[in-house]
Amino acid sequence: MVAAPGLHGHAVRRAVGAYCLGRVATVTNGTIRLDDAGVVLNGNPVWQHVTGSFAPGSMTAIAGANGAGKSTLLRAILGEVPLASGTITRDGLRQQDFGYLPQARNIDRAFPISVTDMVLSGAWRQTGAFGGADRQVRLRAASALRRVNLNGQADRMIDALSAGQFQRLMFARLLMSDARVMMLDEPFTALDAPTTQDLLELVCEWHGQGRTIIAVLHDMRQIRDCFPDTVLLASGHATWGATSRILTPEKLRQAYAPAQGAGQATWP
Ligand SMILES: Nc1ncnc2c1ncn2[C@@H]1O[C@H](COP(=O)(O)OP(=O)(O)OP(=O)(O)O)[C@@H](O)[C@H]1O
Repeated sequence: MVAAPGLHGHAVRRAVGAYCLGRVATVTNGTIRLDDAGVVLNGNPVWQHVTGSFAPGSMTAIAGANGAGKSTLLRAILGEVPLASGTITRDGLRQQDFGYLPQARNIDRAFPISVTDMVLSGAWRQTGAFGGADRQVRLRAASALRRVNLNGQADRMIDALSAGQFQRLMFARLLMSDARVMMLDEPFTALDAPTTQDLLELVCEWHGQGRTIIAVLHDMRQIRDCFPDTVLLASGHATWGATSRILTPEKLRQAYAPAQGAGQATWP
């Protein structure tokens, strides 16, 4: 039996178990599918008639001008924003299968918590909201901090970190979630080149492990270099497909022209 790229150990075991028992197997697929989906906020349509799917193990960028509805798309996939029309199906995915990195500006960095406790909070699905972390979870937390080059920072409070160190911490926290789908909202905004490079390598590593990656990005070169698929949001609609087919000069002009001067997008 060959596992689909997004299938992790436990899912494979479940699928194999069902097969061996001779039942009709409900294979844990992992596809996220939007079918004619639309969101209306405060009476204003954000985007409508969005149809497409994120295959398990795919790596997709979400692009578009400021206000095009990129964050709303992530939050709709998470089920945090209700749909006004259409459907989003998450085949075989439970809430704990999603890891989410919100935009840095939406995170309260003044919250009095240490680096270690912040990383450990990423494992709450394993430890429970009030559960203590056992030795194994603490070892994983230390390893996650090493992976993002934050060793030596474990006892500091998070408000003492630089913006780049804080984003490394948020990636370590995501590592702890061990989620099958990693959703990242502008993960590299305002970071220096070495930090961006390190964190982008981690995202590629997750992709190599078969996780599904969905990231809101503003840097077209980054998208072209690393993301095989793109959803481009413009004028309330989505163009979805292979990055080379979506990020054409014409489509980019159409997507960013109305926001000229306000957008942060960069492209070669
Ligand atoms: N909670 C809300 N209530 C009402 N309108 C909202 C809400 N959240 C977002 N919007 C509106 O929905 C639209 C899309 O917002 P969203 O944050 O998804 O855009 P975005 O593409 O992620 O923008 P940016 O690149 O600036 O982060 C905007 O017009 C925004 O004002």
